[in-house]
Formats: sequence, C-alpha cells, structure tokens
Amino acid sequence: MQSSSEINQRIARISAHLNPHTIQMEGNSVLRRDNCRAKGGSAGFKVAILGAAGGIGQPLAMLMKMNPLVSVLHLYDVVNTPGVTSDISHMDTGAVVRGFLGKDSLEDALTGMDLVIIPAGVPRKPGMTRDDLFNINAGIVKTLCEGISKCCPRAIVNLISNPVNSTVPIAAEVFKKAGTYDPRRLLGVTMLDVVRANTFVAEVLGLDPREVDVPVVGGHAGVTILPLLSQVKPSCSFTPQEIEYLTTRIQNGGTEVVEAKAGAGSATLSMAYAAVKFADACLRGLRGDAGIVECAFVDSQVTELPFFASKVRLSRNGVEEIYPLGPLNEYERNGLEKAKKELAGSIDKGIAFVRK
Ligand SMILES: NC(=O)C1=CN([C@@H]2O[C@H](COP(=O)(O)OP(=O)(O)OC[C@H]3O[C@@H](n4cnc5c(N)ncnc54)[C@H](O)[C@@H]3O)[C@@H](O)[C@H]2O)C=CC1
Ligand SMILES: O=C([O-])CC(=O)C(=O)O
Repeated sequence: MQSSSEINQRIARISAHLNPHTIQMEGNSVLRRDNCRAKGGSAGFKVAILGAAGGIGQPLAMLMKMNPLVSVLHLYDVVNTPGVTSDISHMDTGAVVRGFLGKDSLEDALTGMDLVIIPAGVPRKPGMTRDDLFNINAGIVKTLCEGISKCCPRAIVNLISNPVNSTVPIAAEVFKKAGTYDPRRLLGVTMLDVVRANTFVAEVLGLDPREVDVPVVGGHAGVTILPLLSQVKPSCSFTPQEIEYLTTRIQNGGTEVVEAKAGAGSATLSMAYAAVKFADACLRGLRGDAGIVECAFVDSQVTELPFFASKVRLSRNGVEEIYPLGPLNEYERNGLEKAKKELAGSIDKGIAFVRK
C-alpha cells in the first residue's frame, strides 16, 4: 500500500503534468510558474489563435511562436489545446504561450489581444464547395466574433474560416450589432491565393517564386478568385493558353488539395504559411512600418459590392488605404463580372445570417 506522502507526490506529479502553469522539478518538488523569475509579456504583440488545435491551427501556432514580433500567444480551441500548448511552449523562442480549452475560457483567451487569427471551423471534403461549410462555420464565426466585441474590440481580426466570402460579412454584422465595428480592423485572409499564384506563375515563367508578385482580387472561392496576370511583377507577358491554365489552376488550388487529401481535409500547411505571412504583415503595420501592402478581403468601395479583396496598405490602424484595381484587360474584365455576381450572393447570405 502507498503511504500518504507517496500519494501526495503522485498527485503533485499528475497535476504538474496537466497544468501548464506548473513545472515539475527534480526530486518531485513543484514550482508554480507564477513563482518563476521570468517576467513574460516583453515588448511585442499579443496574438490569439482561435481553432489552434486544428490542421491549420497547429502549424500556425508553431510558426507564430517563432515570430519575434509576438510576445504572448494564446491558443484557444474546443478540443486538445492542453497538448498543443504544452508542446509548443517548449520551443525556445520569445513568445509566452498559454492554452485555453472550451467556450468558458474564450473571454480569457481574448482579453488584451492585439491580433486575433481565426481558423476555427470545419474544412471541405471532396465534392463540397466552400459554401457547403456555411451552415456549420457561420455559427462558429458569429460566436467567436461576439467574444472579440466584448473582450478585445480594438484587435485586428484575420479571418480564415470558410466560406470567407460570407464569414467576413458575418463578422462585420456582429461587430456592427455590438457597436464595435471598425472596418479597418477586419481582414479576410486571401493570402493563400496570392501564395499559390506566385508559385504557379513562377513555375510557368521559370522564375524564383520569391521574386514574383501576383495581385489576386475579388474573393476566396472559385470564380471569385481573380488573379490579375496583366499586373504581375516582374513585368512579363503570357500566351492565351498560359493565361487560361494559370487562372483555372489558381481558382481551383484549394480543390486540388482537397482532392489530393481524399477526405482528410483541405490545405493546412500552405495555409498556415500564408496565414503567418499575412499576420506578420499586420503586426509590422501595427508596429508602424511603412509600405506594407498585401491583398485581403475587406470592407471596400473599390467596386459596388460592400466587400472585395484587393491590395491594401497596412498601418497601426489595420487597413489604412485600399488600392483601386488598376487597368484590367478584357479577359480580366470578364472575370471581374463573373466574380462580382457570385460574390454578391455570398455577401448577402452572410449579412442575412446575422440580421435574421
Ligand atoms: N482562407 C483560406 O485561404 C483557407 C481557409 N480554410 C478554412 O479554415 C478552416 C479550418 O480548417 P482546418 O484547420 O483544416 O480544419 P480542422 O478541422 O483541422 O481544424 C479546425 C479546428 O477548429 C476547431 N473548432 C471548431 N469549432 C470551434 C469553436 N467553436 N471554437 C474554437 N475552435 C473550434 C476544431 O476543434 C478544430 O481544432 C476551414 O473552414 C477551412 O475551410 C482552409 C484553408 C485555406
Ligand atoms: O479549398 C478549401 O476548402 C480550403 C481553402 O480555402 C483553400 O485551400 O484555398
């Protein structure tokens, strides 16, 4: 039979293992993390990831832990955050990591955040459109944005959950209802379309993808994804066959991955890479760096639609300036008409979901 001191030591060992704020020391003595000399919260930004235990969330959390601009990283999910947090917290980079599990901890996860990144929600399976995710993801995004309104209404929000063409309007409506809407601070993440476009264009042209910059405008689903190949940098020209191939491949990049994964989800690793590239741009903007320009799906007057993806300049306030589309060729003008038609329906659906 175990003595009471053995039992107490065992309980201490288990609770140290479960509680990320407690560190198990040699000789079974237990030191509360609060009693460590580390101060935490050094200069830098506080970032929360909602959906942090998912396919995107985990590599995204790892990459954000490596970002020197991040001082505090909050990982929130409805499952598995203790394990992901424990794992990532052992990385010897600057950010202090804290985990939050379940809806009762959402407010703690969000309080004081400068940037909130949202990859929470279900991904596609083969044969589905992004809009098929609406019924589940709309409610998830609505609840999370209600939390943001309450706990960190001035945070920049990077919304990844699909269908982005509808979830961004949902978030805007939630913030409007709460009286906290600042259109400069809500950005739908379309960076993966740019990342793919850079990669595929570089392949066709025989260039290094890091030297290629393709503006992708419109939205984030099928024909709403409109690469502006006439504006590629460095300046270049394409044959009609190359334009057709590239436009179709960029518009269907997500489906290409969904089919290759054959039921095991959609893009996660390239998306985490794209999300970190975009979040880093937002943080550099918050820091006051000049000339940070990326494509994002935002509240916009570039077209007659209330939301549209195009190049935006980021600043301490989020979106400081939205650039016009620039000169389009006939192929792109036709693409724009198709994109706007589909986008209008997706935007209306998102708005109606909150107003109903
Ligand atoms: N904007 C873009 O370019 C892209 C968007 N996506 C979208 O990102 C979303 C996530 O994709 P994956 O990470 O692959 O899915 P996943 O299923 O692997 O992970 C989603 C995570 O969200 C969590 N979650 C569910 N309900 C939640 C709630 N109420 N609060 C907090 N967390 C919650 C789940 O527990 C899970 O850990 C999907 O909607 C997907 O379509 C995916 C790729 C690209
Ligand atoms: O295709 C999907 O469902 C996920 C996504 O948005 C992408 O990979 O672009």
